[in-house]
Amino acid sequence: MARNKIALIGSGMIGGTLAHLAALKELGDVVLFDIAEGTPQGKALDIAQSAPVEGFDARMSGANDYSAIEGADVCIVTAGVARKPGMSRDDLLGINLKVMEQVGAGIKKYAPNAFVICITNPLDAMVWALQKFSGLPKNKVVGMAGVLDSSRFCHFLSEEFNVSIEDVTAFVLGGHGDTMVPLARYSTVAGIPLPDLIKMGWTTKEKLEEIIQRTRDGGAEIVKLLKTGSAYYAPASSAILMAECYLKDKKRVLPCAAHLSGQYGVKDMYVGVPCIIGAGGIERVIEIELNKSEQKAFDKSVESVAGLCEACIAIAPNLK
Ligand SMILES: NC(=O)c1ccc[n+]([C@@H]2O[C@H](COP(=O)([O-])OP(=O)(O)OC[C@H]3O[C@@H](n4cnc5c(N)ncnc54)[C@H](O)[C@@H]3O)[C@@H](O)[C@H]2O)c1
Ligand SMILES: O=C(O)C[C@H](O)C(=O)O
Repeated sequence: MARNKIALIGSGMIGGTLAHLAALKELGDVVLFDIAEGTPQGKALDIAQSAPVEGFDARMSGANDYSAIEGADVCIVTAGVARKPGMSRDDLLGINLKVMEQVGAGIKKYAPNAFVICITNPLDAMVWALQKFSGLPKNKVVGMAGVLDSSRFCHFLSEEFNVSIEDVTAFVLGGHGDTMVPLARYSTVAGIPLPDLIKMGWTTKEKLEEIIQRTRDGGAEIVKLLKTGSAYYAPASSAILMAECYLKDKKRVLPCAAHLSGQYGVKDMYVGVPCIIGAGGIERVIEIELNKSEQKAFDKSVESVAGLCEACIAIAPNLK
């Protein structure tokens, strides 16, 4: 059987990390694409030269022409700009929307059968626009954010409880912004929901609130430390997990920005919800029960994503 083909649209900090991870995991042959001449070619060559040491079989190549992504099974999109300290993700909307238009056209022409994972910010609006610009089926275009936000929540929880990361599960839903919704009731240590752990005296309500806020601010905390850009190791790991679930038909349940057509009362928008990812792409959106305060927080988050989609339409009326 021929190897899968993975196209990485954008070869910056996340793009390079994605390429390395995809190669190490032998997910397939990798094509790095970017408008910056030399960057995708240089990263491809560098990673290829690690193959003899790491022992992976994957062809690595770099390109500045969309024809190189022809027939890709998976496209992961990081093209665009990242924020710097003092900026919000939403400040990137105007510039990255134009990038999504170009990327959408490239994917439509050369990789119409691919599973497309968008990472570019502001995530929920960009994946929504990318699906419309590309015209690909809605179940084959998805946004990565929930896996990352949930992973950050898990990390902070494992530190608080001093337990293995393997015993922590967490779910963060909603838009990938300040209004994201970390769900304490659906997050657990060894299957024990967080509210029960408070009752058991393992932590306090106040400490848990602090962790939830740190999760919401997780991206900004790293931007402030790095000063020149945003997080890339954990975002790349998160998107590779999603690609792997598709390519290996794993049917894992992951929080992803998925197209909603009535689920959770939301129509024609992408918002973070639990999904099953398998060979069919987004095979199912899982509608979990939300209590009053969770629903209120989710609705607020959806409202903020809706505002960003409106801002996209104001720039590109053809998105309507
Ligand atoms: N969804 C998430 O959870 C999440 C997490 C981290 C970062 N991000 C976002 O991902 C994006 C990429 O982050 P990064 O750290 O890799 O940034 P980066 O600046 O290192 O890389 C972006 C790359 O895109 C390329 N590019 C710009 N315009 C392009 C175009 N029209 N066509 C093709 N390539 C183009 C640039 O040349 C650059 O190499 C940013 O928008 C960032 O905010 C999202
Ligand atoms: O915070 C950012 O700008 C990047 C990304 O969305 C993140 O959460 O790390």
